[in-house]
Amino acid sequence: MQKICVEGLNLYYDDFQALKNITFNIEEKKVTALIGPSGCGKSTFLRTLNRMNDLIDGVKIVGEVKLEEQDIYHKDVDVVSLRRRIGMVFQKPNPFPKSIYENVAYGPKRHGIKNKKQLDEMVEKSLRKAALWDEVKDRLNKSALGLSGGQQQRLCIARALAMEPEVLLMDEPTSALDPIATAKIEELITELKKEYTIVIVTHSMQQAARISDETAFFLMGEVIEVDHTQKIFTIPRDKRTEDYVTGRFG
Ligand SMILES: Nc1ncnc2c1ncn2[C@@H]1O[C@H](COP(=O)(O)OP(=O)(O)OP(=O)(O)O)[C@@H](O)[C@H]1O
Repeated sequence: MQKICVEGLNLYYDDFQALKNITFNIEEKKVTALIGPSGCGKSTFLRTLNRMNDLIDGVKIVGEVKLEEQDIYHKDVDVVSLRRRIGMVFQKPNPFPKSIYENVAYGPKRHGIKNKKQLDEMVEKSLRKAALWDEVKDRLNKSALGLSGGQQQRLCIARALAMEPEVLLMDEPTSALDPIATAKIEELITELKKEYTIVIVTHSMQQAARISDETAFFLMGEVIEVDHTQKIFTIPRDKRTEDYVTGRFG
């Protein structure tokens, strides 16, 4: 099943074309990795999927992104509810300078949930899903900034999950973390894909190979090849993909 269909997508930062005629589908409840050398447009592409680029001056987008048949760039689309359906986790963990509890409860509260019991339940459920509950259940009212980097990143994942999204976009979520914290997040991603569609930008080909089902290789704003991860890493169709995954460039 396809969750997101991208067709003929072009993106310009003023006169610079950062994405060139991108067409591919993102499968539901799978992990799709976006790989490619620095500056090839991976983050830009990721941000087009929940309209984060709308916030940047001078951006022009041509083409289509459909979330289950709905064109997300249609003028009637409510961007706030779109971002609720398609959540995002960033490279550097960015918890609010508030308590652990408040970080997770923040989104649901903003969406009008006031009932304490309901909020408590949402916070626990989201922290459990983010594999953080056991580590923080006795310190929910302590500052999130006191957590380790890896815990902070899982808290940011819990914060995204509290919005009950369908899709999670992750922009190099482990690049600021040590190998143990990275392994925990990778394990978590593998668990989360049972319920969510995940798109992840990664600089680590080992990571893409370990956790993703599908991989898209980007080069200078184009998608050169997209296929099952195993195929991309063993028998890619394009010479440029092969050169990249075997470390001959990039
Ligand atoms: N806000 C912006 N304004 C102008 N140009 C931008 C902006 N953001 C990105 N770019 C340019 O668009 C191109 C793609 O950038 P993007 O960050 O999407 O690449 P990337 O593949 O994610 O890179 P990296 O792996 O280094 O994070 C680059 O040439 C970059 O300089």
